[in-house]
Amino acid sequence: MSSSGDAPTPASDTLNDFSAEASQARRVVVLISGNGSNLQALIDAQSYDELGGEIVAVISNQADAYGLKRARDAGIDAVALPHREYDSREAFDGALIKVIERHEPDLIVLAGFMRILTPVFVQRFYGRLLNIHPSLLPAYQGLDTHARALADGVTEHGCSVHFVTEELDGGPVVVQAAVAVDTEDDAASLKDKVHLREHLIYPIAIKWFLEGRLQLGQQGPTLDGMPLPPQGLRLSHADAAEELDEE
Ligand SMILES: Nc1nc2c(c(=O)[nH]1)N[C@@H](CN(C=O)c1ccc(C(=O)N[C@@H](CCC(=O)O)C(=O)O)cc1)CN2
Ligand SMILES: NCC(=O)N[C@@H]1O[C@H](COP(=O)([O-])[O-])[C@@H](O)[C@H]1O
Repeated sequence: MSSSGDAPTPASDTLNDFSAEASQARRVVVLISGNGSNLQALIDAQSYDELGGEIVAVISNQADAYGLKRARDAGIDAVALPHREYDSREAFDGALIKVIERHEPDLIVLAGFMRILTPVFVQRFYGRLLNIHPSLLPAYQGLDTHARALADGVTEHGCSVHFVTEELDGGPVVVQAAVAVDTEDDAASLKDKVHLREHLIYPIAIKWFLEGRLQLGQQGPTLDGMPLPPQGLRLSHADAAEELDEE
């Protein structure tokens, strides 16, 4: 009953509460180490309402990472947490967990984050940790993927979005994009080709997660309830463009 003794509080208050909750943006924390071109792609996707949530903080283990400027320029909380200031990987990860938790994220996104995360960290955020890796996993886990692929003479290379697990670059793959390797390609040109595809597929995978369509269950990742194939979905340029148009 309202305070004046008139009719009960209108249902609209309940409706407003519901709509307010529903419209509360999903919160994303992004971890970087360098340039942040993938971060910029996520910031741009958010500005076009194509990310499915809000980047609430960017954290870098390198204080001079240009990606921190990108975050500040976008009005996003930019935090430098230099790993060299910690005595151990475990101590750094412990500090990183505290900074992340202060922002109460629904999803933590690695975007060129160049530190191997400890089991404690991975378990703390298991199932809501995504990474983008510059190869067609399981090929070329680790570093220097473009040079290694060229040295092997591969004709196809690419990038993979995967859930992060304790196994370095071994987590379940969500989506991949491939590029053709031409005879005149060098590591720089191949890196540029792969970057363009990374900037397209990462926002799509993140939006799938934030909308609740992508989940990591006991049996592996599912999209819209359907199990994903071992190397995730292969998204062509056309597929990715269609996915974005549908939104
Ligand atoms: N536990 C996990 N940690 C991380 C994963 C993962 O899948 N599981 N993905 C990586 C991202 N990554 C490639 O995509 C990657 C990053 C860093 C390294 C690495 O060897 N780092 C060295 C330092 C290298 C440097 O500073 O240049 C290190 O941490 O000692 C390999 C792969 C993120 N973490
Ligand atoms: N193993 C991790 C790794 O190599 N990640 C790669 O670092 C680059 C970061 O670029 P960015 O800082 O411009 O986004 C990206 O190509 C990403 O795939």
